[in-house]
Amino acid sequence: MAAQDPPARGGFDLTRWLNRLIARPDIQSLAARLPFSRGLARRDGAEIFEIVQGFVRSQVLGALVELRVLPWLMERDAYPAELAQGAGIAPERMEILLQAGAAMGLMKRRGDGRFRLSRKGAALIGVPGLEAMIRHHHVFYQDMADPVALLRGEGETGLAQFWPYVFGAKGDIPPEDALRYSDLMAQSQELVAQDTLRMIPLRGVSRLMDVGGGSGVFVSHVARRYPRIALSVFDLPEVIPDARRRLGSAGLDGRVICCAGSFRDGPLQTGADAISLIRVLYDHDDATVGDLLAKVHAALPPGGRLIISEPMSGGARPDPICDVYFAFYTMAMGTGRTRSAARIAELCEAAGFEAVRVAKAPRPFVTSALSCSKPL
Ligand SMILES: CC(C)=CCC/C(C)=C/CC/C(C)=C/C=C/C(C)=C/C=C/C=C(C)/C=C/C=C(C)/C=C/C=C(C)/C=C/CC(C)(C)O
Ligand SMILES: C[S@@+](CC[C@H](N)C(=O)[O-])C[C@H]1O[C@@H](n2cnc3c(N)ncnc32)[C@H](O)[C@@H]1O
Repeated sequence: MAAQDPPARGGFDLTRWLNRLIARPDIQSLAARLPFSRGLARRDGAEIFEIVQGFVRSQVLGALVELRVLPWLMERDAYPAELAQGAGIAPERMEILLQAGAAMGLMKRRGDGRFRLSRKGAALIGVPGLEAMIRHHHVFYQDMADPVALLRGEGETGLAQFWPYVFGAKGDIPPEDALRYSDLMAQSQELVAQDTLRMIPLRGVSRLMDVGGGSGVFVSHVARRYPRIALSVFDLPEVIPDARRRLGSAGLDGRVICCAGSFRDGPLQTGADAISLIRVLYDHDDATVGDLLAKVHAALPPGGRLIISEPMSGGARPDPICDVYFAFYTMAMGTGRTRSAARIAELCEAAGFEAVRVAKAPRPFVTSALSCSKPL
């Protein structure tokens, strides 16, 4: 069933009139010829095609990552035939893949037919966790193969099963899988921690508790930057052993207290004058988020601070990445939701917080952040 035709509306609306004109093929072909409109028409056309081919681009990227083409080109320039041999792919097809990679700006085609890694290709290799993220996209993109079924909430999604740990599943996940999820989360936390601490300085904080702190990557960053802040991580009992292991190998076991528990099951420990929720809220529905914020409020002293960091919707100004990728990612996870800073602020205020300050995010696709405080 498609969406129903809208009922006819009376009255003149200039934008609607223009849109009807632009949607006519004869007007489009005229616009493509006239000097004052052809630049715009071409740009719009190319941008529409970018949207149309998005899935193909990400699959090409998937092949480049799977075949480890970028690390190879980091070592030396190569002819398609050299790369084809080890990959079990015919040289002419490898050339098609490399040509596409060059068209996407990840490598350059040299005059002699060899390919060389570009600046963007080199940067991609260096982004912590990005290759692992790209590899796990086959699960997400399988869910996106029938986007209407996803929107209708029909059937179980792959992502809901991929991240059961996130939702507090107990006992039924092999430890090696749990470690793989924690690893993916920990690697991708590196940039999140950098940007969060750049946006929200922790001046004046004496004890920070990172709730849903995973493997402790965020508190490790805080520990390095703020040697005086006392730290603790609170997460599910299945996650805390990995946090202990990682913090131990970073030499931080004496510095960070690890607390196992569930924020669904009881109150949060008191004692911290600041609590952070990094990429926690967007995994959950409004009811769970409301409960959690109320518990955070109860655990903080008057004047205590709450710091929230995660990719956020642009709200009134839709964000080209967060309102597409993260909005559908969290939808495919099942209970999740990509909220705008305004909506998160509303939920914080409903839980009793005030003085919400939304920071300007340098890279909204990495994270956005806000802080607020419990009234004195
Ligand atoms: C010598 C110097 C200093 C400079 C000279 C040369 C120069 C100008 C170089 C510039 C090149 C350069 C260094 C570029 C750097 C580029 C960077 C840092 C790019 C970063 C890109 C980050 C990306 C694409 C991040 C993607 C993140 C994704 C896809 C995260 C997904 C997270 C998910 C799905 C989380 C899921 C968790 C759950 C379960 C929902 O909670
Ligand atoms: C998306 S991960 C974020 C981890 C970390 N903050 C980061 O950004 O890398 C969400 C975290 O919330 C934790 N979590 C989920 N439900 C929880 C609960 N009921 N109580 C405590 N932690 C929970 C998960 O185990 C996971 O570590």
